[in-house]
This record gives sequence, C-alpha cells and structure tokens, in this order.
Amino acid sequence: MSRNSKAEQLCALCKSLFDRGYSVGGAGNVSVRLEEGGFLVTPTGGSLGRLTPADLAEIDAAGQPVPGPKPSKEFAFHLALFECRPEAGAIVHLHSTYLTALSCLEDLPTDNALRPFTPYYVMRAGYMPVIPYYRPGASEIARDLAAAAKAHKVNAFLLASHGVVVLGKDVEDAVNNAEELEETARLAFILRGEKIRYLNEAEIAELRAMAR
Ligand SMILES: O=C(CO)COP(=O)(O)O
Ligand SMILES: [Zn+2]
Repeated sequence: MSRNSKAEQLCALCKSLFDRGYSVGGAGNVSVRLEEGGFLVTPTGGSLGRLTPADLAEIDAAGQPVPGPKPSKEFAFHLALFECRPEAGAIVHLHSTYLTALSCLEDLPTDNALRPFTPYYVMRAGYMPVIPYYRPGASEIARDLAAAAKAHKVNAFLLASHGVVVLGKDVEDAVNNAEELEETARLAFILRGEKIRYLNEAEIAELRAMAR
C-alpha cells in the first residue's frame, strides 16, 4: 500500500476509534510502517478524532523524526517494537476504558493480565504481559516493551496504570486486535465474581496453532 493510502487509512481508523470512545481527549497514539522504510506516527497532544494525513509525523528509516508535525511522545516505544517485531506493520496504543481499568488493578500477574476464556482473545492477542508503570513518554517503556516483545511472541502488552499497546500486520489488523482486547477486558469485568469456565490448555494450544 502506498504512503498516501496508509496515511488516509490511519486517519480514518483513528477517527473510527475516537468516534466509538476507544480514545478520548489527546490519549493514545497509532503508527504504521512504510514500505519504503520509516514510519508514520500520530502527532503528540492531538485528538485521534480529527487527524488529516498532513497532521501525521514521519520518522525516517534511521529512527529520526522528519521535520514537520512533532511525533507522539511514545514514538520511541513504537520504534522499539517495530525493530524487534519485523512482522508488525502497525501499532495502536490506547487508554480504552476496560483495558485501562484492568491495568490499574494491584498485583496483576506480569506474564499475563487476562486468563483466556474466549477464543478470539487467544487468536488475536495470544496473551497479555504487563509492563510496570512509568510516566507517559518514559524511555523505560520502550526498553521494557522491547524485552517483553522478544520474550513473548504476543500482540498485546498492558502498561500498568496507563493503557494497552497492540501490534498488528497492518493498521486494520492492529485496530481489530485492540477492539477484541477491549471487549475481552469488558467481559472480564462483567464476569467478575461469576464462576468462569476458562479455556483449558488443549483448547488454548489449538487456538494458538490456528493463529499462526
Ligand atoms: O497516550 C499518550 C501518552 O501515553 C498520548 O501521548 P501523545 O499525544 O504524545 O501521543
Ligand atoms: Zn498513553
């Protein structure tokens, strides 16, 4: 897909996320890998609901911002993930309500924030390791995400007390993964206190094989 089509698609899907309440205020950022090298990233501080291609920031293949709109303060973690996960074509970071609520729970298991109880969570995310809390924009987020992305071949990471980071083959895939995860977190809260039938190891293994 050309740079212009990717820019148009990124803006359209950011608006779609904003319109449905997955992002509010200036929260969240989205990036896409360009075929010619480099990346487009949403600008810092702006709403995801009102972006045009001219508002997008560009990072060159060497990881340096191209003169123009200032990239998200989280672009370092987007780059770190693109570097260690060459199959990822896009990254979505959201403060969506239920995933962020989940990220605020004390004593989350660091290897996986959500034990699987539906198949699409396993197929789209795998599971969801937790990165400790750091202030937004801190370089430690990039460091810890890179380490986690090397150790766990999954598409989603929960940033403690902050939000979620989701990978996908392209922007559409990353957005679909993020939507599925938010819905899974919502279900987890709806089911709190209920006796949940979790998927068993054989069921999870079958789903992981399908997702490959
Ligand atoms: O979600 C955010 C920080 O974690 C938003 O920051 P940016 O506006 O710089 O992308
Ligand atoms: Zn954030």
